[in-house]
Amino acid sequence: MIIPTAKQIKEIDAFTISDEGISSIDLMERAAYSLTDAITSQWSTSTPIVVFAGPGNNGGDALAVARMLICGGYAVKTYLFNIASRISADCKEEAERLKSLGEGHLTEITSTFEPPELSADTLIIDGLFGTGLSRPLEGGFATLVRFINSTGCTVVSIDVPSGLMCEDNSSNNLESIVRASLTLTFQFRKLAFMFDENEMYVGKLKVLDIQLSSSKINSTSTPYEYIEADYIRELFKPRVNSGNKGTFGTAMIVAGQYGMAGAALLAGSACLRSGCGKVMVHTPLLNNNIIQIGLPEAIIHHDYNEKRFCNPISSDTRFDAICIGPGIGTHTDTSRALYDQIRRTRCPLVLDADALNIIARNKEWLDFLPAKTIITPHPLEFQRLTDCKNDGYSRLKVAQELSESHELIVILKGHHTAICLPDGRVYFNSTGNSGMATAGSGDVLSGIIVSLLAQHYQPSVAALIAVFLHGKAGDLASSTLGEYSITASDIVNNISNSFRDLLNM
Ligand SMILES: NC(=O)C1=CN([C@@H]2O[C@H](COP(=O)(O)OP(=O)(O)OC[C@H]3O[C@@H](n4cnc5c(N)ncnc54)[C@H](OP(=O)(O)O)[C@@H]3O)[C@@H](O)[C@H]2O)[C@@H](O)CC1
Ligand SMILES: [K+]
Repeated sequence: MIIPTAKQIKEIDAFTISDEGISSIDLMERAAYSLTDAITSQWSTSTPIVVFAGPGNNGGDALAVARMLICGGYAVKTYLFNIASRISADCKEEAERLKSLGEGHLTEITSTFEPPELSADTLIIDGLFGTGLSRPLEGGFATLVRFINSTGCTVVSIDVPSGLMCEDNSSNNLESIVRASLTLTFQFRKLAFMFDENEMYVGKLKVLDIQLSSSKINSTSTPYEYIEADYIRELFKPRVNSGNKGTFGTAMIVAGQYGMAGAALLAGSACLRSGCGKVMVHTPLLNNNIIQIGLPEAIIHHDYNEKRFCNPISSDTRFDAICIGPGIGTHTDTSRALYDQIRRTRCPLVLDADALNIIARNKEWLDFLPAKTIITPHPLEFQRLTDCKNDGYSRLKVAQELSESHELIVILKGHHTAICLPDGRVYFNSTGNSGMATAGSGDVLSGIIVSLLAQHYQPSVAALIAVFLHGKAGDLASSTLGEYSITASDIVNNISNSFRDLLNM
């Protein structure tokens, strides 16, 4: 599903209204029904409800929900904030409809607001601002948001937590954003929901299908897409029954300085579990026994240095894709070897972990990375690499620029990992959980990617499939072990289930 901008959502909204020949208030009522449905399925009529409605259509939604809840037997107190005496036409109409239920349901605030005493079990419905927020909240609205956040009550935000911009929050006033327990958003995830730091505002997320025009959605052009199983499934090539191990390719993994052999084992075993024909692990001599024992299917390609990657692999060695980085350290000898290895690499390349830390110290190397190289930084590695600002939106913009200017595939790791492609498109992943933020998890991802590259998947496709499968394997691991207890090995152990789940095998 696409992730449109707030402006595009408005256009889709307007098109739906004219295409269906309905009025905007009818669409608002449709949206309010689905909100009410979601609320009543979770909270009973014994829950006291307080609704805060703003001056725009987000407020209109809130007023319609208040009316529907009252009609459903809930005790609801509603406050409409009409400070500038300028409320939208549909918000005004919804206020009239609510008032028509009788006295006392609606309090209109036109100047100062004395916050009510709220019991701990009150459910707050936040309909102050949605996609029409045009600047950070300040003054009375900022105070109101701080009040809402201080109550300790459960908060359901309509469409967007009030105060959160749909895209760029790099200059927002972060103290003036509602911290929702649940956000009920219409039709699309918003770009801001993809950034880890905004999880504390969004809370749990539920997307409500309000049947906006699918033809308009399909013709809306946006670089941002949220990818789910159906999309990924289409990217797979059938596996030929007559294939031999040569057909499925050889992956080379340069990993594990002495003391970090586990990184090589994890990347190597993930690679083996992901379909390539043969896995070679280039690793220092002292890792020999542990890797031979831990990964008997792999072929060891020795580095003649005992402890670290110092000798680039000769161009006579045959392999179809190479991954460099897990646990290799950042020693100057390794740095030199990495330089030579990148310079002589002619096959698809993945750079991860310490390879990225070395490049961060030699940023000019970015200019000679082969086209379509995949890099897999976590936020800190990306910051070291680019000196970008520390918020999700700024980071994404820099990643998109880097991807386009250097023809790289940038996998920005996070809860919703972003895969930035050189043509400007960005895909956000839908799988994964907090348990995967564990040592070695990234090595597993690199192993899956290089395995798919060795099978001759296009780098962009390999990146998309690998990120999805990796997250799914983590989700399957968590379904039996729980998020607290997952290790990277558990992710490897669930790669096969992840394939089977995705491909209905
Ligand atoms: N998408 C869909 O299909 C559907 C969308 N629907 C709903 O519509 C919502 C969008 O409605 P919307 O466009 O009226 O915007 P909304 O968020 O209510 O705010 C606008 C008001 O806020 C004001 N304002 C802005 N910033 C401010 C600030 N910092 N401080 C103070 N004021 C500020 C602004 O005034 P102004 O900027 O002119 O000063 C204006 O008065 C959307 O989120 C969803 O809930 C559904 O009803 C049906 C289907
Ligand atoms: K809201």
